[in-house]
Amino acid sequence: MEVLDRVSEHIDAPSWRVWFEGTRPVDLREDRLEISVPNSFAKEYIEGRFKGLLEEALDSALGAEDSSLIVSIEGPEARGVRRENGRNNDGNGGMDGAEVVRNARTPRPFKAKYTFDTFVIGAGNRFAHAAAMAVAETPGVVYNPLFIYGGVGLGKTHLLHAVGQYVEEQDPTSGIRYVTCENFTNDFINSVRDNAPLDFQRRYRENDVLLIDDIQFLEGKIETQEAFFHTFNALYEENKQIVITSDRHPKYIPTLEDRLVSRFEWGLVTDIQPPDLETRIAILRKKAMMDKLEVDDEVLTFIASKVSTNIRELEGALVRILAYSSLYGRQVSVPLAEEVLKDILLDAAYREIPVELIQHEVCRYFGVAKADLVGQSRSKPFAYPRQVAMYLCRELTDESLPKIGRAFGGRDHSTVMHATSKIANLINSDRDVFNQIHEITYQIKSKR
Ligand SMILES: Nc1ncnc2c1ncn2[C@@H]1O[C@H](COP(=O)(O)OP(=O)(O)OP(=O)(O)O)[C@@H](O)[C@H]1O
Repeated sequence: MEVLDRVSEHIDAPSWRVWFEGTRPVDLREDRLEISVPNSFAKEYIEGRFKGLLEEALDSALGAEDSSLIVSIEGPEARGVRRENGRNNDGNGGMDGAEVVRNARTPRPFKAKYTFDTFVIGAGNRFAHAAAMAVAETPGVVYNPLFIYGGVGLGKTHLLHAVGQYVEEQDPTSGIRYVTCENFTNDFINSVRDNAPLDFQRRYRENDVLLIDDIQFLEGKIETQEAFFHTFNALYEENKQIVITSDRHPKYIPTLEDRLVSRFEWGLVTDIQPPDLETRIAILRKKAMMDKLEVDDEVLTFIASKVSTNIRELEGALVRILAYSSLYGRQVSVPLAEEVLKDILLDAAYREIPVELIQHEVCRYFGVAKADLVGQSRSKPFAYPRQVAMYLCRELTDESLPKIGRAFGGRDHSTVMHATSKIANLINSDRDVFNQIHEITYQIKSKR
């Protein structure tokens, strides 16, 4: 048992469960250990993959140099019950042996650290997290498909991997396929090139859970969209879970066919918003803890206050500071962090967008005078552009609500809040508004 315990430290939990759970020591004589496994698949697999590891562990447990391991079969198969049509009657839950091999051998592309446990929940991602957790617990039952969208580096891939790893933990035999949209496209193109449509279909349709990352790259790929449409239908009809991520709402992926957009909306479409300061600090704390690093809260707060829109950059900033501190043998502190992040901070200052520029571009776009934009008239031709401008000030600058209010003729902060939420809602429901905002933002950014 000690040998098995030692070996378990080197094997990931799901593989361990599949291959070793039914294993037990039978006999130990001199330097020779016999273990029994429930069927021939397990025997072949353990002998092929883990024998060296087991013998090493045995050497060290026995203080021997050349111990040997014998794997025998115990159970119905050993008593002569044959496998019929590939089914094995080994008491292994009726599981198809080939299926076990297929699932356990498929290399999992999941990042071990992208789990639900390491995902920090905040206001911006609470709903997406809860939905992802719900589908992971009962795939194909609650939200199907689950469509998660949001900006760069906000944790979409993390959640997708977390779903995959959770399902796998619960049921290692479950057929889970994770692909990026790019891989899906390449697979499809290769299947056409190799004239092997059935292989492609099998690969994607014989899954219990299909996780597909960055679906926005289907944009403009008519044939791949067609292939995806059929894959989707086949899985959906079988109640297989589909989880999709994208950098934007399906409605705003140009050239995505309407029938796909509407299918995505059959399930749950939910977004991830950039994390607030508290969440950013919590993410840094968690990262420091996971990497067993001690960093003052003051430093974490400093980093979190400077890097706000992308969690990948947030983590990158911490890593950079720590690397610098260890390379130069200097204590991690706020001044050191300032020094290391100088270029990021400069870049941010450079990119800072003044309120006046936003006002100017909004006026130009809607053909209204600045005096009317910041004036008191509440008539629609002025009120709507004003609300758009306020929304953009919230989105593109770090200015506070009262400060934005003041820049718009001394309005109250609650007026700015109302304008911001109204436009944010419209963006999600009205394609014209979305396009307008997109266009104006582009104009503003191109002036920087
Ligand atoms: N809520 C969170 N808690 C902890 N870590 C997070 C969280 N959100 C994101 N991260 C981390 O931030 C990094 C970027 O996340 P991820 O790659 O999932 O983003 P993404 O939204 O898929 O980005 P992209 O649009 O570039 O594909 C990862 O290291 C991830 O673990």
